[in-house]
Amino acid sequence: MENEAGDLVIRVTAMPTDLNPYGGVFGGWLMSQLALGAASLVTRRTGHKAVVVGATDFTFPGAMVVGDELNVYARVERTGRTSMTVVTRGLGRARASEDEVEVARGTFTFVTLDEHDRPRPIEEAAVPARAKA
Ligand SMILES: CCCCCCCCCCCCCCCC(=O)SCCNC(=O)CCNC(=O)[C@H](O)C(C)(C)COP(=O)(O)OP(=O)(O)OC[C@H]1O[C@@H](n2cnc3c(N)ncnc32)[C@H](O)[C@@H]1OP(=O)(O)O
Repeated sequence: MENEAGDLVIRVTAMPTDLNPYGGVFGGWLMSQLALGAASLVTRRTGHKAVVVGATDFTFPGAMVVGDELNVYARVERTGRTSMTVVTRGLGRARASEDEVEVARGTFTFVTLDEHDRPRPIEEAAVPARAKA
């Protein structure tokens, strides 16, 4: 599924193990869900192992509670020689509602690796036209 925020890459329900000491949803869990979603998009686009080399611009404009559903969207913003930068957004949906609110945002840069775990050039076919550097 794709919208202006990109592809829907993860849909997951916040469980009691995903909470912070105050009882809300843990920001670290949100960050890791964004990262997993970005990683999934990069590997699907390139067909290769990809590791995260940079993560920036995290914001948490809204809160989630246990039982809410997190929907992570990811969009390729830039493609370099061996790296790909992905913008992610996390939208929370209360369990008994259709309304979504933005709860997290972050940008990740991944490097694709070859069989020796060295940076591997990204093939032209993997690059969406609007994301060329
Ligand atoms: C509270 C808890 C919350 C947790 C919330 C977060 C969770 C987040 C987990 C992620 C989960 C999903 C991801 C699963 C996969 C792993 O888990 S990956 C594990 C963690 N990452 C790693 O182990 C990577 C370790 N780094 C390395 O091995 C080396 O740096 C690399 C990636 C092989 C690159 O080597 P290098 O010698 O620096 O290569 P070099 O040719 O100089 O640069 C390669 C490219 O990287 C770019 N680059 C290098 N450094 C940077 C940088 N700092 N920024 C941007 N681009 C850079 C270069 O510009 C270049 O790009 P291109 O111009 O070729 O496009």
